[in-house]
Amino acid sequence: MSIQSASIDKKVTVRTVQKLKGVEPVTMITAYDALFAGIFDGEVEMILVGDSLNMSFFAEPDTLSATMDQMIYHTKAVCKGARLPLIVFDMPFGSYTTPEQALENAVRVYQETCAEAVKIEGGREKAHIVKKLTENGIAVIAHIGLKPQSVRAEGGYRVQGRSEEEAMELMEDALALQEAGAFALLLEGMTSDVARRITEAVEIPTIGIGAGNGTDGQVLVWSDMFGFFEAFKPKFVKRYLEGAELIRQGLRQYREEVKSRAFPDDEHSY
Ligand SMILES: Nc1nc(=O)c2c([nH]1)NC[C@@H]1CN(c3ccc(C(=O)N[C@@H](CCC(=O)O)C(=O)O)cc3)CN21
Ligand SMILES: CC(C)C(=O)C(=O)O
Ligand SMILES: [Mg+2]
Repeated sequence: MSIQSASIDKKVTVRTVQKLKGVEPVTMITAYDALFAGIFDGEVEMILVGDSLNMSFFAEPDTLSATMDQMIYHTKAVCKGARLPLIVFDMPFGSYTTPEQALENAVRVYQETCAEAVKIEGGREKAHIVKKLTENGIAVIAHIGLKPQSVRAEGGYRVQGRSEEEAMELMEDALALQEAGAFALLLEGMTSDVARRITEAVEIPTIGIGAGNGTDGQVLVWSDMFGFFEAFKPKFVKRYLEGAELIRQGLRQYREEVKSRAFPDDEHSY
């Protein structure tokens, strides 16, 4: 029933991703270290070094405290682990408030890591920043809809595009960002209908999270999709594995074997 697509055996570039629009959906997953990036290598087209790092692995209530230095450190690790996927650097909160600052930080990303694109959150109001980056040879994914870096200003995480007015605003954002040079759009937390309409209206690929089945690709946070992050489970997360439960089972067996002196046995001793 399910199609087991062949592993990816060629380097994925910005162009590869753009050419997949209308051909087949693009898969993207987050990664934050070399170990997991190595496991994901060749299995997905794109890896996002997300600022979700701060929530999933540092137990912060939101992503706002992630810094450029932290994101660069983790991107370097991902670069060591993954060879084939297009690696995208999630620009942290406060790192792209002006075109000049955004360019300075994005140049740092290109000079210090192997990331091939950066992602910034924002609609039309950020189009001038996308333009500045793309004019200077930096590939940009623009992230619209539910923007986690705006959580404090918005007073929470809220699905966007439920009214026709909001839907029109999102469409205008998408078109303005495409015009500014974004090579792809990330559509987060919006109704499936709006995401589908945007996808049909733009020439660049759209990658969705909590945006339904009509986008050109999907992204999920790996610790969510494999059941390691148990603190919250939004509706859009599908668990493909019960990771935390598997780890606990292994740990319990380890503990039992240590307590009973079954481990280490001769096979694991010198
Ligand atoms: N581990 C993790 N997974 C993520 O998907 C993720 C992060 N962290 N950190 C950055 C942002 C924050 N994200 C979030 C966080 C909460 C909701 C949430 O509470 N959603 C509500 C929808 C409420 C509504 O209907 O308006 C839900 O119940 O699904 C959604 C996305 C997505 N991103
Ligand atoms: C949720 C995704 C799109 C993200 O921005 C992140 O992982 O930080
Ligand atoms: Mg993010």
